[in-house]
Amino acid sequence: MFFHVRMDVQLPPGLDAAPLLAQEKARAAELQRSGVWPGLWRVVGEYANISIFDVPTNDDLHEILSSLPLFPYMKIHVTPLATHPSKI
Ligand SMILES: O=C(O)C[C@H]1C=CC(=O)O1
Repeated sequence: MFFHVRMDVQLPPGLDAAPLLAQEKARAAELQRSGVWPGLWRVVGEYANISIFDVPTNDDLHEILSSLPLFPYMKIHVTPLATHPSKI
C-alpha cells in the first residue's frame, strides 16, 4: 500500500542537531534500501520533504515514521493512496 507523506522539520533553536541528523540519514538510508521508502524529495525552499512509503498497513507506517530520529521535531501529514481507475 502506497502512502504520500509530507514531513516538515522544525528543530528547536539551540539544539545540537548534528548527531540527530546523522542518525536520521542512516535510518533513512536503511529504510530506502529495504524498499519501504521508494521516494524522497526535498520541497524546494523549505525544510520539508515529500516521500512515498510502500508498507502493508497504517500501523506499519506509523511504526516506521515514529522510529525516525527526527520524529519528535517533525509535523507529518499522511495521505493513503488507492489505485486510480484510469491508470493504465
Ligand atoms: O531532511 C528531512 O527532510 C527530514 C528527514 C527525512 C529524511 C532524512 O534524512 O531526514
